Amino acid sequence: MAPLPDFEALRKTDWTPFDAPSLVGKSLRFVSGDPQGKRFRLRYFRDGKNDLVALAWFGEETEGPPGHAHGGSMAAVLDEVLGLAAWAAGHPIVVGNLNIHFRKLLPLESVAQVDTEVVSVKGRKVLVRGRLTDGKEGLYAEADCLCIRIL
Ligand SMILES: CCCCCCCCCCCC(=O)SCCNC(=O)CCNC(=O)[C@H](O)C(C)(C)COP(=O)(O)OP(=O)(O)OC[C@H]1O[C@@H](n2cnc3c(N)ncnc32)[C@H](O)[C@@H]1OP(=O)(O)O
Repeated sequence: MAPLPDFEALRKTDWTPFDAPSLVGKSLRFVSGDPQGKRFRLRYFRDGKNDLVALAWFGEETEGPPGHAHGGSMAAVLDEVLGLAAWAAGHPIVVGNLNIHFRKLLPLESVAQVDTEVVSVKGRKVLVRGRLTDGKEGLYAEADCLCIRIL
């Protein structure tokens, strides 16, 4: 088995830890619920602009194409992180539409970074944009997430 992710080494100096369960409860079990999971391991932060950012480790059980993450696993991560970004910005929502462009194969057992930005709020509709990268120039996927306020 490959080395486990060293999230602290990847964390940028201006990021502060973000406690998702304290905001939305403990229901987010599918993606981020198991810190020692064999599929996903996630850590949430706020970046220097106060936007939500996540470090997401894709374990070997997320495999789709040989040696690489299944598109559905990337979609699951983007669904949770971008939805949570809306909550973190003060909008209680569920995701209505998630549109993803897969740009590059994501190697298993690696940690990817998800950057988020709330780009518009129109009535109940909150549009969140996200990028799943290697933390540098490598872009694995980018997504627009239309969130709908439920409260
Ligand atoms: C709870 C704790 C969580 C705590 C967890 C928090 C972390 C979140 C992370 C997890 C994210 C998820 O996976 S959430 C789970 C996946 N999502 C779901 O299962 C959602 C299922 N869908 C629904 O429940 C519903 O369709 C809603 C709530 C999205 C919308 O229904 P509604 O409330 O009746 O609202 P409705 O009148 O239809 O729409 C309101 C406005 O939004 C637009 N709109 C609605 N849906 C869409 C759509 N898919 N695509 C485009 N536009 C849409 C409409 O055109 C309208 O625009 P206008 O006419 O006003 O212009």
